[in-house]
This record gives sequence, C-alpha cells and structure tokens, in this order.
Amino acid sequence: MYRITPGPAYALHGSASTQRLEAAAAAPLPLHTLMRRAGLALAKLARALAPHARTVWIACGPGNNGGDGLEAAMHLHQHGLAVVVTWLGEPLHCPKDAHHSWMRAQAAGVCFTSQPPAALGPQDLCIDALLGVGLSANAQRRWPSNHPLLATLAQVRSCAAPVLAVDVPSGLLADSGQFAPGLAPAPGTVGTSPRHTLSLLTLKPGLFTGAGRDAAGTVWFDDLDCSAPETPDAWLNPHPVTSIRPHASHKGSYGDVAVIGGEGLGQRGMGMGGAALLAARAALHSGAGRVLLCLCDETGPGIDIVQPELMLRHFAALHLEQLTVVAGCGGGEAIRAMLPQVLADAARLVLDADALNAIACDAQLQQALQARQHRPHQHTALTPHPLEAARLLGASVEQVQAQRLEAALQLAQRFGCVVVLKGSGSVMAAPGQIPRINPTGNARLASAGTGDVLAGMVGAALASGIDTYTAACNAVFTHGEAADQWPHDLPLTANALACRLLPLA
Ligand SMILES: NC(=O)C1=CN([C@@H]2O[C@H](COP(=O)(O)OP(=O)(O)OC[C@H]3O[C@@H](n4cnc5c(N)ncnc54)[C@H](OP(=O)(O)O)[C@@H]3O)[C@@H](O)[C@H]2O)[C@@H](O)CC1
Ligand SMILES: Nc1ncnc2c1ncn2[C@@H]1O[C@H](COP(=O)(O)OP(=O)(O)O)[C@@H](O)[C@H]1O
Ligand SMILES: [K+]
Repeated sequence: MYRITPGPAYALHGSASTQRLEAAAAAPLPLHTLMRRAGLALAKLARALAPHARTVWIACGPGNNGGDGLEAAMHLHQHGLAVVVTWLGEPLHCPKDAHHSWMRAQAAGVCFTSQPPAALGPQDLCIDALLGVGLSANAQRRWPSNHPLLATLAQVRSCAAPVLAVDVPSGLLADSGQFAPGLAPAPGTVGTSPRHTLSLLTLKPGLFTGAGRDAAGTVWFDDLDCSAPETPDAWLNPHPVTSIRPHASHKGSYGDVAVIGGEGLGQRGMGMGGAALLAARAALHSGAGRVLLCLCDETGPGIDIVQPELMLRHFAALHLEQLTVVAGCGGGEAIRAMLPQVLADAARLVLDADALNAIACDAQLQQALQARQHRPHQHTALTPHPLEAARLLGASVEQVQAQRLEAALQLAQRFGCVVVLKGSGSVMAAPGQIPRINPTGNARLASAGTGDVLAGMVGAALASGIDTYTAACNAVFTHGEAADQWPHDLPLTANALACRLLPLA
C-alpha cells in the first residue's frame, strides 16, 4: 500500500474495467480472498492514520463496499479499538462476500448501531464504506429522499473525525469524478476534517478530476496482491522527463513562438492585451528560443517594457509556416479575421480562449481546423476550459463536466488534434492515445490569466520540437506543479506565474 503523489504514470481504471479485473483476480483464489485482503489493508491504514483513535465509526453500505468495512471492523475490534458499525445491508439480500464479512464481524463481537457514536473527535476516525464502484449514475431514481443511506452519508460527510473512504468517497462516480445525481453534498455540509481514500485493486479516474480531488483528499492505493493487465482507461499524467540543453545549441534550437491576441481597448472598449502578454512572457520563461508578440491592436505599444525580450510584430510580418503560434489569448472578436490564415499556415498551433470561441460558431473555421490533421507538418493543440469545450461540442458545461474524459476525447477526435480540458484534474486527450489526468495544480490557479500562461507554456514546449501530446502534457504538469510549490505567503498571480516558471525544455 502506498500514497499517491504526483510524478509516476499511474494506470487508472474505471468501474467497468475494475469489475472485470476483480472477476479475473478472484477466479483462481479461494472465496472471499479479495475482501479479506481489502479489509486487512483498510484496517492497517486506519490504524496508521488514527493511532490514538478512541472510537472508529464504520458506516457500511448494502454492497461489497460495506463488506470491506465489515471486514476492517473485525480487525480493528480485534486490535482493541472501540469499533462501532452502522450497517445498511440486509442479510437476505446482500452480496455473498459482504454477508460473509458481516458474519465474521458479528462473531468477533463488533458493536452494531443505527446511529454514529456521539462526540467523534479529531483524533477518532470515520470509515466511509457506504458505496464503491457499484454505484450507478441513476441513484436518484432508486433512492427516495428518506432512505437511511442518504442520512448516513450526510453524517459521514459532516463528521468531525477524519474520514477514510473505502475505494471511492461514497456518492462519487469512479469513472467521472462527479457525484451521482442526488448524492452531491449540499453546500456547507461537508466537514473540514482530513479526507483520505484507499483505492482498492485499481486507481479510479474519478479520484483525480472534477469533484474527485476534494472528495477523495489524500489517495492511497492497495493492489490486493493482484496485477492489473488490462489496458488502462487513463493514465495519471507523469512528471516530464527532464532534458538537458546541449552546449552546442543556440536560440534557434528551441523554436520561435508567436503569440497572437490582445484586442485593443479602442475596438470594443475592452482592452485584452494583458492576456497576450501573459502568454508571451510564459513562453519566454518556459524556454522558447524567441518569442514574437502580435497584438490585435494597431495602436498598441511597440515594446513590452517589463519584458523587452519580446519582439512586437504586425500580423503581416509573421512567417506562420515557420512558427509555433499561440492564438486566442485575449483576442476578442479581432482574432476571428486572422484565424483562416493562422489555421491554414501555422506549423504548430495552440488555440485558446477567443480563438476557440470563434471556431465554435463558424463551420468554415471548424473545417479549416479539421483540415490541419491531414497536413503532416502541421500540429495543433486546443486548450479549452469547460465552457469553451461545451461551446465547441454544442453541449452544456454540465454535460462536459459529467464526462470530462469522454468530452476531451470527443473534441480530440472531432478536430483531429490534442486537447487539454482544463480545470481541477485537467484532462489531456489525442486521437488514438489513452487520455491522461493531470495530478498537479490547485485552486490558487483559479485566477484570471493563468490559462493564458498555460497556453504560452504549451507553445514553448511545442516549439522545442517534442510531439504535441507530450508537449501539452508536460506543460500542464509543470504549470500545476509551479502552483503547488508556490510559497504560501506569496500571492499567486498569473504574471508572477508566467515569469517565475523554470524552463520546460
Ligand atoms: N473491485 C475490487 O477490487 C474489489 C471490490 N471490493 C469492494 O466492493 C465494492 C463494489 O461492491 P458492489 O459492486 O457490491 O457495490 P457497492 O460499491 O458496494 O455499492 C453498490 C451497492 O449499492 C446499491 N446500489 C448501486 N447503485 C444504486 C443505485 N443507483 N440506487 C440504489 N442502490 C444502488 C447496490 O445494490 P444493487 O444494485 O445490487 O441492487 C449495491 O448494494 C468496491 O468498491 C470495493 O469496495 C473489494 O471487496 C474486493 C475487491
Ligand atoms: N481549482 C483548480 N484546480 C486546479 N487547477 C485550476 C483550478 N482552477 C483553475 N485551474 C487552472 O488554471 C487555469 C485557468 O485557465 P482559464 O480558465 O482559461 O483562465 P483564464 O482564461 O483566466 O486564463 C487552467 O490551467 C486550469 O486548469
Ligand atoms: K466508499
């Protein structure tokens, strides 16, 4: 068993592949072996997390997730802890494994109650074994609002003791990182005690994206002594391989990035030059050899005094076919006129923000984007946030967020390019590739302009010559890592993020 931290490329399996793996792993083993291993692992982690617990409350649901809780209850009781179990299963209707563990817990003398023990404190522990990978997305239809499971789930979530979730936090869908309908916590009802999740047999994608990161807290993994030969549904995006710059290199070795964006204040009364500056500065600080800045504003400045390395260019002076172009950042409506030429000619292209919005409502631009995949020397990455992705897909934000992996893949396939679907646990996808979920980053990035910084970083990585998917994945990891390592006492602003980043290449 070990704690999951950003770095390695961990394989992620959704509920269907986990259930297939479980069946294959269980087949050659004596009955109940996997649940016994799960219960032991859980008890071991529980003791390590709460060595001074006076009371351990274990909330057990009707299925095998509850069975894992019952099995752990027996072990913890045998270790002399005061264990209290609330079991919502029915002996005549529960799965065989759970029934077996219920009998073992009873025989061991575990205490069963219908209510949580009073006065659970921060040194105690709550184990959430209500629902695991068996949860289906149509929960609302089957659980009436007065169902005891809903009340117990609310008690678990508001518990003052640390909460250790078995396999997944109950109510969270293992595949998507969204709560099943009717099972999302009401605002303000989740306690502030630490959260842990012990993922069993496989790591589930939903723990790392969408609502999953908050719900899961610290993720631990135990493979139950079984290997997982199935192709993963996704990978946890690994730390980029660090490359050393050869002495015999020069600025041309690291590529030219041109940032196009920044509608002028005069055009519609909304000056957005800052977004383009942020992307350009980020590209420069991420190791691009040369960075050109093309503002969609004839009256704009001719120099960035803070960052004089940036070279200002008119659009007509850009040799798009030789450049890595980052288009869209603050481009407003002005970017639209430049897009046909950019899509036709740019050698490597990162499309962000207003460029994506323009493409979303223009069939000709969509065709021009799709055509790029058939020109082998052209490479394209899109970096939408969920609303931009929704516009491109003709869907709602809720639909995108309900299936982040599928939404990113769908966009990648539709436009034949690499896609970064941003937000907590950014998803990277490309045609023919297994998607990745990024493990770095935090809510300090929820501040205007950090997406422009990311676009510039993807541009710099792409300009360095690595393949588009790797470039996007590396940039997303590094962008999030910078936020994770940001000193707590310093404000994280997009400009500071752009200028303090270590080179990617
Ligand atoms: N995979 C592994 O590696 C191993 C798995 N193990 C553990 O088993 C867990 C999976 O157990 P699981 O399949 O029994 O389902 P679980 O998560 O307990 O919850 C489903 C329960 O709720 C019910 N239910 C479901 N949807 C519902 C709905 N919409 N509305 C209402 N009810 C609904 C459903 O009832 P049913 O659909 O059968 O009527 C069922 O009773 C897994 O997460 C892990 O902890 C380990 O022991 C060994 C290794
Ligand atoms: N809560 C969060 N956790 C992790 N990353 C986040 C969070 N909020 C925002 N981010 C990241 O910050 C960036 C914001 O990008 P975007 O929404 O395009 O902002 P902007 O348009 O203001 O630059 C993305 O890389 C996104 O993944
Ligand atoms: K659970």
